[in-house]
Amino acid sequence: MTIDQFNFAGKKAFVRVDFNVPLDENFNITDDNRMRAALPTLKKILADGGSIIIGSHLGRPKGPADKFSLKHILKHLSELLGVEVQFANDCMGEEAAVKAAALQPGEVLLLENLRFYAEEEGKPRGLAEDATDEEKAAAKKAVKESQKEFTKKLASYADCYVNDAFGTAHRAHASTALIAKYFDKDNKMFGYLMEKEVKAVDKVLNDIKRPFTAIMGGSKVSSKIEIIENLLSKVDNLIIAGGMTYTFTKAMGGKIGISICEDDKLDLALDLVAKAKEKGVNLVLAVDAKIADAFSNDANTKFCPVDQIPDGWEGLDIGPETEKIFTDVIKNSKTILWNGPTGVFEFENFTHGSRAVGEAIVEATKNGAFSLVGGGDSVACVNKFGLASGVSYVSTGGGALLEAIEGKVLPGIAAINE
Ligand SMILES: Nc1ncnc2c1ncn2[C@@H]1O[C@H](COP(=O)(O)OP(=O)(O)OP(=O)(O)O)[C@@H](O)[C@H]1O
Ligand SMILES: O=C(O)[C@H](O)COP(=O)(O)O
Repeated sequence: MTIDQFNFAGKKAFVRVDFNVPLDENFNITDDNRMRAALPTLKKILADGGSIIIGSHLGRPKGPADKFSLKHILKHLSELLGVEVQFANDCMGEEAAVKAAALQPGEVLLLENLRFYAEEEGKPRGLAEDATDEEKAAAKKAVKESQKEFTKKLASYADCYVNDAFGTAHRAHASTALIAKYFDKDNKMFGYLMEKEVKAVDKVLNDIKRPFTAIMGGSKVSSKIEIIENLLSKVDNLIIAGGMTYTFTKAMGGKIGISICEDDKLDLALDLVAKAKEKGVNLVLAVDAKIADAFSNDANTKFCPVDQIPDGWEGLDIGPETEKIFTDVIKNSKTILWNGPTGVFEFENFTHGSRAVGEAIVEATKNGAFSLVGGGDSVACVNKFGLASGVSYVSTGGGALLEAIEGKVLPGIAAINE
């Protein structure tokens, strides 16, 4: 069933979206891309004469917490949709059920953060640090049991289920995967965003024009090891940027001062260098860095070779030589995947590298390359630099996009297809 074939007139749809958007300290949304991206699906349902129960998570709460409340996005959602969206303070309980049951065609109900319940993720919470293996197993069993009730309850609010949460499709959670089995095959479907994202990934995986270059940046090697390893069998060039750089530099014997580094991943970094060589992949590493004497926008700065960073200094962006090397590779590519900034782009004085990478991607795209940008911070970069329209596809997925590119079957997608 595709969303275009379905007529929502008189139906209540449970729509799982990924409204896990960044908020500032005053709870203002700093990037509403994920909300805008879900609008076509929500508007189609309303235009058909259906009503909507929206489910989402926000952040990684370990229980109810004001900081993670979806009430912070309610006003903006109403503005975007042009409809006064109702809110249920608890995604379970009487209020949610009553409000869902009373929904009239054209009305929308936003449920409170699904992750306020451990059942959404299906992982036990609040276990004592010294819990025994038996206690852990019992807690896991208990949450899996109550997860069934939780999922059934969510499903009971609606006649049909629409999954438009591509950003969360790599999580096998109650509302992203398990819930699908409570709807028959004619009443569950992907939303427009999900369809678009899957097409973009397919284009990269099945229609690779070469050279294929991936730019992997961000802060930690540990969060991207698997994808880096898997990408080695797909790409021609793999650019390592951002904070990850220094784990590689240190592993190869360089001096990195106080730059961010994962000391327990040094062997792994060397292993990746060897694997790239074995597979004939051009692993492109930084040669110089913009260094600072403090983790601050106002720190003193200078450029230096990436392996000769003085004590007390840290690399917060790539240097000009590296920028030239990276952008030359990018401009000569025909398929480009960008995940993770080249530096601490949140500080104005360290945005240069990320901007240059973004601009090179736009130039390559103008010359016929297919470019895909994903990951919260890389998307924030292209938006910040006004480059989004020059990129072939800007994904709402971070981890989900990477797992899809790795060729993994995402639980949120499998659940509908099964
Ligand atoms: N040299 C550096 N030192 C410290 N932090 C860095 C450095 N370079 C980049 N970063 C930080 O890395 C963070 C981005 O990393 P991250 O891996 O989260 O990227 P992403 O694009 O959001 O991808 P994803 O959403 O998949 O995690 C930014 O907050 C940035 O400041
Ligand atoms: O931001 C994301 O990548 C998604 O919303 C998933 O969030 P999670 O990594 O906390 O599951």
